[in-house]
Order: sequence, then structure tokens, then C-alpha cells
Amino acid sequence: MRASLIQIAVNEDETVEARRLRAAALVREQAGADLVVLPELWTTGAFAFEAFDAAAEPLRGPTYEAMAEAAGDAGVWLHAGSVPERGTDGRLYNTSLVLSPSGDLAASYRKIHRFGFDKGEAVLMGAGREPVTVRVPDTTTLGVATCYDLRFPELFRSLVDAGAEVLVVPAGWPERRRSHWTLLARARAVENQAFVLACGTAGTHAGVPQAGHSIVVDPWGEVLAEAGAGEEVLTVDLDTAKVARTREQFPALKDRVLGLEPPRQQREG
Ligand SMILES: NC(=O)CCC(=O)C(=O)O
Repeated sequence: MRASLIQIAVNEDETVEARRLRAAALVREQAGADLVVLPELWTTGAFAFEAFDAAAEPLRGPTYEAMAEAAGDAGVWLHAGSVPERGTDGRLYNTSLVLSPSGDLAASYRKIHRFGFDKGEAVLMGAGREPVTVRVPDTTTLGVATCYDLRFPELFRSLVDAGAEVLVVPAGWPERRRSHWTLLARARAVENQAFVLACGTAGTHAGVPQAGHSIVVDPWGEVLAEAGAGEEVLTVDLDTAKVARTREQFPALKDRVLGLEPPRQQREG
């Protein structure tokens, strides 16, 4: 499977509409890839909280339309990153879109773990409740997660339990915590014996410099490719059969012990 991660720059001197056109052109340039990935909330920037409301769109809104056309022209599966979705309940959600080469909406995923503690996304957006996998015919099963989700291993385990072999993580991760990004991407790959494709943004928006450094990790935890800090397309050929080989040769996933008792508190002294 050839995967291309588009680490697009999100800067405030570019309008949402201009960036959408640029992203569509970048997707078209990836013809020949099997899977193309864009980052989290790349229309506004993940930290541009004040922009979410004005840029919010329905699931099949302008970003879906533009990306469906681009995926169709390129003949690729497209994880179009996430958009600020205005749900039919009127709430905002951080929603990822996965499109087939014919432009159909193959899957959507509302980010489960919202970032910001008691500020920003955590208060402005609703939380998703459902982990999502999507089958890419003739190749593999993708498990999807978004940015801050990377810190919650139980979500990834549920994706693996549902058959995921390639974990796709669009993000808008800040430079300030870049060491966590790399470490967590590798940890999720090793513990789940799966590929991790983690696609971040470049540039600076809302005063938050972005880490870039999109990364592709194999099921053994080896880094197959890593981007720099600027706008870049990272293209990697994945030997997807390596997932089954790794799980067979080092069957740690089979040694899981489920349904543990609650921790017993030892009496001190
Ligand atoms: N957009 C995000 O989810 C940011 C996550 C983040 O900055 C962190 O986990 O650290």
C-alpha cells in the first residue's frame, strides 16, 4: 500500500477557501498512491478556536465536496483529515472523513477525546462516542483516531480488536509537545503491532507553532519515514502483510489478560 501524508501548512494569511483549493490540488498530485491522508482541522487550524463556528460545515459540506472530487480525480482512498462539523443537533464536532476513490463517504469519525481541558475544543465541540474502522478493499483495515486521541491507548486497542492493521491519526500537534507526538506514535504502533500513519500540520496559527514531523511507524515500532517541520508530502510504501507476520512471530497480543480484578490496595507498614 502506497500512502501519502500531506502535511499542509496552516497559516492565517491564507483563507479557508484558498487552503481548500490548495489541499485539493495536493491530493490530485498523489495519483498513484493507494491512500492519501490530510491532518486535523486543516481548514481553520486545530487551535483557531474562534474560527470554528464560522467555518463549521455539514458532513457533506464544501470540504467533503472538494475532497470527493479530488479523490475521484486522483483515484485514491482519501482520509481527508477532520473538519469542524455542524451536526444536525446544532453542535460542533471534530469530524474526520474517509472517502473512497469514487468520492463516496466511506466513513466519518467524531473525535472522542477533545483537547483543551476546560477551554477551546473541549468546550466548543461535542465528543464522539464511537470508534471507527474502515475497510480499504484488497488492502487493509484502517482504524481512525484524531490527534489528542493518541494519548488514550484503550481507543487504539478497541480499533485493533475490530481488525485494524493501519492506524491513521490526523493531527494539529503543537511544536511544544513534539517529543510526546513521536513517542506516542511509536508506542501505539508497538503495543498494537500495527502501522501508524500520523499526519500533522505545519505553519503557525492562533500563535501556536505546529510540530509538523508527520510520521509513519511500522508494526515493530520502526520509523519508516518522518517529515520535517515545514509543508511536505511524505510518501511511503507499506508492506501491509507485515502486520500479520509481526503478530504471528511475536504474539504478544495473544497474551492479553482481560477482565482483571480492580487493583488490591496493600496495607502499609
Ligand atoms: N488538537 C489536539 O488534539 C492537540 C493535542 C495536543 O496538543 C496534545 O495532546 O498535546
